[in-house]
Amino acid sequence: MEKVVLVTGANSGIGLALCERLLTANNQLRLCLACRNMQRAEAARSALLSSQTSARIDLLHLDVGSVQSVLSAAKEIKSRYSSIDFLYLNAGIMPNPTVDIGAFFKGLFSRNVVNMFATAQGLLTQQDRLNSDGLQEVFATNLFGHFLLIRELEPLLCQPGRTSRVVWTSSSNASRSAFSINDIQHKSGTEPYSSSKYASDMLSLALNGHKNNQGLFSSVICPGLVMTNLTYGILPSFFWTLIMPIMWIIRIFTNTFTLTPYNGAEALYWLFFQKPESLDPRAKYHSLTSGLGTNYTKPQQMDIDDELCEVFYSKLLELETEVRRKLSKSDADNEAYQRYISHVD
Ligand SMILES: NC(=O)C1=CN([C@@H]2O[C@H](COP(=O)(O)OP(=O)(O)OC[C@H]3O[C@@H](n4cnc5c(N)ncnc54)[C@H](OP(=O)(O)O)[C@@H]3O)[C@@H](O)[C@H]2O)C=CC1
Ligand SMILES: CC(C)CCC[C@@H](C)[C@H]1CC[C@H]2C3=C(CC[C@]12C)[C@@]1(C)CCC(=O)[C@@H](C)[C@@H]1CC3
Repeated sequence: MEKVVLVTGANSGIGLALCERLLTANNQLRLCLACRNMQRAEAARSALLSSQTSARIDLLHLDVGSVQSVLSAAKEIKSRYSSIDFLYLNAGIMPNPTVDIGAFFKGLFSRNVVNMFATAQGLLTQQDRLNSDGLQEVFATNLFGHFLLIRELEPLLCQPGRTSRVVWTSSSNASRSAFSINDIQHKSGTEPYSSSKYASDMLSLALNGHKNNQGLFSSVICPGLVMTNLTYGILPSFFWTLIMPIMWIIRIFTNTFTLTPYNGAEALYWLFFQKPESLDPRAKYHSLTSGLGTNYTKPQQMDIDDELCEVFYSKLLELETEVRRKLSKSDADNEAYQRYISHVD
C-alpha cells in the first residue's frame, strides 16, 4: 500500500539524503518535500527524479519558523492527503555559531575528549533573535513550528486502526543543562540550539505518553557530525576539507563522525522499517559509521525527567493557545482596518 511520507527541510543535507534513500528502497511512496525555499525544493525534486524517474514527489511550501506558514501548510496537507504515515521533522537551524576555542583545547587534553567530539556540549554558542511572531527563532524553527504542525495534523496522524510515525532530527548536542523550564524558548542563554534539541527529546517522550493510544508514535535521532550547510556555518567548507583526514581518524574512536548526509540519514532510514511497538520511547537512535565506513543505528537512553516533561508539554499547549489568540486578534484587526479603509475611500 502507498505510504505518505512528509519531510521538513528536505531540500538539502540530511533531509534530502533521507528522501533519496527512501525512494531507492521503496517505490510505493508518496513523498512530500516540505520546504521554505521553493527554488531549492524544485532543484531537490529534479535531482531525486533524475535517479528515480517514476517516483511520486510533491512539493509543499512550509516555513516552520512562521506560525502563519505552518497553519497554511497544514491546511494544504489536509486537502491533499487523507492520512500521513511518516512525518520527518528534520528542518533545523544553528544561527551564528561560535566555537569556544578555550573549552575546545581544555577538552582536548581531558578524559572527556571522545565525548566532546561526539556531542560538542558546552563548546558551541549561538546568537538567537526574535522572529516576526515574537518567538525566539531557534525555538520556533527547531521545535515550536513542528509542534504546531503535529497539532494541526492530528486528524491525519491519529486515525482509528492505523499507526503513524513522527521522527525528530535531534542531536547529541541536546543537553539538560542548556534547557530551563522557566525559559523554554531560551531567551536569556547562549545555547539555544542545545536547548531546542533537548526540548524536542522531551516533546517526543511526552507525545508517546499522550498519543500512543491514538496510534501516533514519536522517535528522536541524532545523525552524528555531518558535513552540511549547518556545519559549513560553523567553519568554512575548505577548513573541513583540510581536516577531513583527522576526522576519519576521530571516527575510529567515536563512530559519531558520520560525515556524509547519506550516513547521517542512517537512523532516520532505519526507523522507517521498524515496528513502532518495538521502539523505546526513552531512547535516542544514533546514526553511526565505523572506522571502515559501515553504517548502523544504536539506541542510547535519554536523560529526561518525566515530571519536567509533562510540565513542558503543558507549557507548549499554553503557548499554542496564546499564539493562536494573538493571530486571530491580528486577523480581526486587519479586517477592521480593511473595512475602515474601504469606508473612507
Ligand atoms: N549536520 C550535523 O552535523 C547535524 C545536524 N543535525 C540536525 O539535522 C537537521 C538537518 O540539518 P542539516 O541537514 O545538517 O543542515 P542543512 O542546513 O543542510 O538542512 C537544514 C534544512 O532545514 C531547512 N530549514 C531551515 N529553516 C527552516 C524553516 N524555517 N522552515 C523550513 N525549513 C527550514 C533548510 O532549508 P533552507 O534551504 O531553506 O535553509 C534545510 O533544508 C537539523 O535539524 C539539524 O539540527 C543534528 C545533528 C548534527
Ligand atoms: C577549531 C578547531 C581546530 C576544531 C573545532 C572542531 C569543532 C568545530 C567540532 C568538534 C565537534 C563538532 C561537533 C559539532 C560541530 C563542530 C564541532 C563542535 C556538532 C555540534 C554539530 C551539530 C550537532 O548537532 C552535533 C551532533 C555536532 C557534535 C560534534
